[in-house]
Amino acid sequence: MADLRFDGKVVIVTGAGAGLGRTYALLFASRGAKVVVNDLGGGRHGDGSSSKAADDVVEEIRRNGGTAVADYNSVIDGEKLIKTALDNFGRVDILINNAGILRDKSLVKLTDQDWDLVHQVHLKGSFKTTQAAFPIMKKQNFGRIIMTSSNSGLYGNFGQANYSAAKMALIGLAKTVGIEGARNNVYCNVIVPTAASRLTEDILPPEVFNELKPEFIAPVVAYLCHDSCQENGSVVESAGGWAGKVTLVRSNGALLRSSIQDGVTVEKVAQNWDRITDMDKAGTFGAIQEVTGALIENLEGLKTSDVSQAQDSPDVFDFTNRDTILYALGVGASLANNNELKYLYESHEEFSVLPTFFILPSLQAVFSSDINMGAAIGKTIDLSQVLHGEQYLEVVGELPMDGQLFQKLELVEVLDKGSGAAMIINVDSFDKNNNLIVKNQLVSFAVGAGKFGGPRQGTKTIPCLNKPSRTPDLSITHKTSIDQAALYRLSGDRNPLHIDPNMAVMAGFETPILHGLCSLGISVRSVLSAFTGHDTSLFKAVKARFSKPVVPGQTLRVDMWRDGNRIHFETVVVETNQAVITGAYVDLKSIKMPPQANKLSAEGLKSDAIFEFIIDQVKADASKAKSIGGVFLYKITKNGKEVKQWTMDLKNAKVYQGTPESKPNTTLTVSDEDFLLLAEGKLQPQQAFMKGKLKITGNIMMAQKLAPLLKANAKL
Ligand SMILES: CCCCCCC[C@@H](O)CC(=O)SCCNC(=O)CCNC(=O)[C@H](O)C(C)(C)COP(=O)(O)OP(=O)(O)OC[C@H]1O[C@@H](n2cnc3c(N)ncnc32)[C@H](O)[C@@H]1OP(=O)(O)O
Repeated sequence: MADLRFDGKVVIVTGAGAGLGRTYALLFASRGAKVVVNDLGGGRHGDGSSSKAADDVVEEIRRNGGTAVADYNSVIDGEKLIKTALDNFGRVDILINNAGILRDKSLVKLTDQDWDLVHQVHLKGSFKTTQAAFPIMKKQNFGRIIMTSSNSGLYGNFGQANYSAAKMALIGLAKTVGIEGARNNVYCNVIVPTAASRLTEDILPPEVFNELKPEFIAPVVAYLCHDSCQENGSVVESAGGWAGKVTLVRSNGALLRSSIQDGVTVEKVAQNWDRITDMDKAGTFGAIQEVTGALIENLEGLKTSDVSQAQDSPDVFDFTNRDTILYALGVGASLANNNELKYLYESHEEFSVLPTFFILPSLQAVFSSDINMGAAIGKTIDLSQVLHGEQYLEVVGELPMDGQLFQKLELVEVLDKGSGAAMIINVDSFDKNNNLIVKNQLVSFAVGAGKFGGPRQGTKTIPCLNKPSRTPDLSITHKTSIDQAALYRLSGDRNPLHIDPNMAVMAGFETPILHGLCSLGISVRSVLSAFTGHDTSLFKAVKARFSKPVVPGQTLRVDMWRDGNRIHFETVVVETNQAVITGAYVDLKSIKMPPQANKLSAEGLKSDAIFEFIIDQVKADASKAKSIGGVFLYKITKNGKEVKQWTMDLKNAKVYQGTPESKPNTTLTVSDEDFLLLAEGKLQPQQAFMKGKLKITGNIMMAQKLAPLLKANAKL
C-alpha cells in the first residue's frame, strides 16, 4: 500500500506541546502536513502558561525538515487558533482537539471552579475551535475533526465527575458535527486513547505506562483524518497498539402495554425488568432516525395489536440453520443416508427443514407462558407429573428456513381423564408480516391429576384416528442412540426427565425417557422418506398420541398404512413390541416414492420413482433378494411403447437401468400404470399376467417370488 500522505494539508493540533498532541504533530508533519502546534504551556491542572512547550515541538518538526508554527492561545479562544493557521498557511484542513486538563476530586469536594475549568478546556474549547474551523472546511469541501474522549467518560471513574462528564459530552458534540458536516465531506470522529501522558503518568502503574506509547495511537488518529477515510461520527478506542470501534448498545427491550389504550404501571415495569435489561439480543443503532423508527414501529404494533410487532414478547421464536440442523440430528437424520444430507448441510442445493421442527416454537411458547394447569383444576402439579400426551402440527403458510416466528397461545380446554388431567393448548405461529405459518395443538398429560370433576371428552381436541386393520403397507425401523435425548434436548426441551436419573425416578420411571417429540420426529421423518422421497414440501399435517414412554437406545419401528394422501402410522418399540405412538397420521399434499435411490434419472416417468423405491427394498433386504436369486429384466411401456428397461440382479442385490449383462431368467413387460399397482402390491404379478397386463417371458415362478420383495420392510 502506498504511504498515506498529508501533503498540502494544514493541521491544527491543540495541546501539542507534549504527550499525544506532540506525537500527532510530529506524525502529520513527517507526512507532509503543515502543522499549527498549539499549546498554552500550562500545567496539567490548567495553571500557568509558557511558550516553551509549543516552541520545542515546532523546533523539532523544523529540524526534521517539516513545516510548523507555534500557537499559544487558549482553546477557549478557538477562532484565534484558526487565525494562526490561516495567517501562516492560508487554510485549515484537519483539527485535532486534544488539549485537556485534570481537576480530579471526589464529587462532594468538587468546586464550581473545578467543574467549570475542566468543561471550559475540554468541551467549550473543542466547541470553539470546531465552530471556527467548520465554515472554512465546509466551503473547501474537505475537513477532518477529531474530538478526544476517554474511558472515564464512557464508563465513569472515581474522582473524575467533571472530567468524565465533559468527555462524554464530546461524543455527543462529535456526532452532531459529523451529521452537520457530512454533506460537505467534513467528518468528525472521536478518539478514546489510553496513553502514557502528563495526565496519566502517576495514575497508571509503570509497567503499563511504558507500553502505552502515544506513537501507538497517533497512526489511528492520522488515518481517521486522511481523505481516504470515510468514517464519520464514530468513537474509536485505541491503546498499546490496538484499536476498536465503540458503540452504544440497546437491549431488545420490552413493550409495557399490549394495546394503545393501555397505560404503563410500575408493576408492569417490575414484571418486565428482566426483559428490559436482557442484553442477549442487544443491538446498535446507526442514527437517531433508526431509534425513532423503532419507536414508531412499536407504537404501530400497539395500534394494530400486530403480533409481529411484539418483538419483545417471550414467544418470539428465533432460529437459524444451526437450530434446524441440530434438530435434524436430534431426530436421527444421518449422513449414513445420502438423502438426508439435505437436512444437515446448509449449503446443500435442496437444504430442507424437517417440518416437525415447527413444533418447537409452540413448545417454547408453552414453556414461557404463565399457563398453569394446577390453577385451572385446583390442584398442585409439579413438572415430574407432566408428560407430553398428544401433538398436532399443521402447515398453513410457507415454512421459513430461518428467522423469527411469533406465537399466539390459547389454553382451549382441560379434560378430566380419570388417571390424569389433559390440558389442550393451541399455538399459532405467524411470520413478521402476520401471516399464519403453522398451527400446533399440544396435549399435556398430568399423571395422577384427574378426578377433579371436569369434562372427560373435549370439543376442541383434534382427534387421533384408528389405524387400518390390515397389516402395514410398509415399516421402517430406526435404532435410537443411548444419547438420543441428550442430543434432542439441545433443541429446546431441557426437561430433566429426559436426562437426569433422579428426576426420572421421581416421575416414576426407571431411567430417563425420550422426548415424545423426538420419537415423533423420527416417525415423521420415516413417513417422509417412504412416501415423499424426503420432499418436505409435501408435508401438510401430523397428529399423534404418545401412549407409552420410549427409552433412549430402543429401536423404533414405524408401521405405515397408505390411505390416499393420508399415511396412518403407529410406532412400536421393537424390543418390547409395545406401541408407543398411536392413533397417528401424516397428511401429505401428494405421494412421491423415493427418487434418486441409486442415482437413476427419473425423467418424469412415474414408475421410476416406484422402481427406485423397490431398489431401496431390495437393497434393504439384500439377504432376501439373494435367497430369491436370479436376474430379471423389466420393460416398462407407455401407450404400448417400450420406454424403459431395468435390470434386477437379485443374486448380487444390484439394480440398474438398462439390459442385463447375463441372460435374464424372467422378463416382465408392464405398462407404466400397472407397474405402479404392482409395486404397491395392489396388483399381483400372477393376476396381472392373467389379465394380460403383464407379459412374462421366462420363469413365471421367479416373477411370483418377487412380489414379497415389493412389500419388504425397508430399513432407514
Ligand atoms: C403442553 C405440552 C407440553 C408438555 C410438556 C412436555 C415436556 C416433555 O419434556 C415431556 C415429554 O416429552 S414426556 C415423553 C413423551 N410422553 C410419554 O412418554 C407419555 C406416554 N404415555 C403414557 O405413558 C400414557 O399414555 C399416560 C401416562 C399419559 C396415560 O396413561 P394412563 O394413565 O394409563 O391412561 P389410560 O388408562 O390409558 O387412559 C385414560 C384416559 O386418558 C386418555 N389418554 C391416555 N393416554 C393419553 C395421552 N398420551 N394423551 C392424552 N390422553 C391420553 C385415554 O384416552 C383415556 O381417556 P378416555 O377414556 O376418555 O379415552
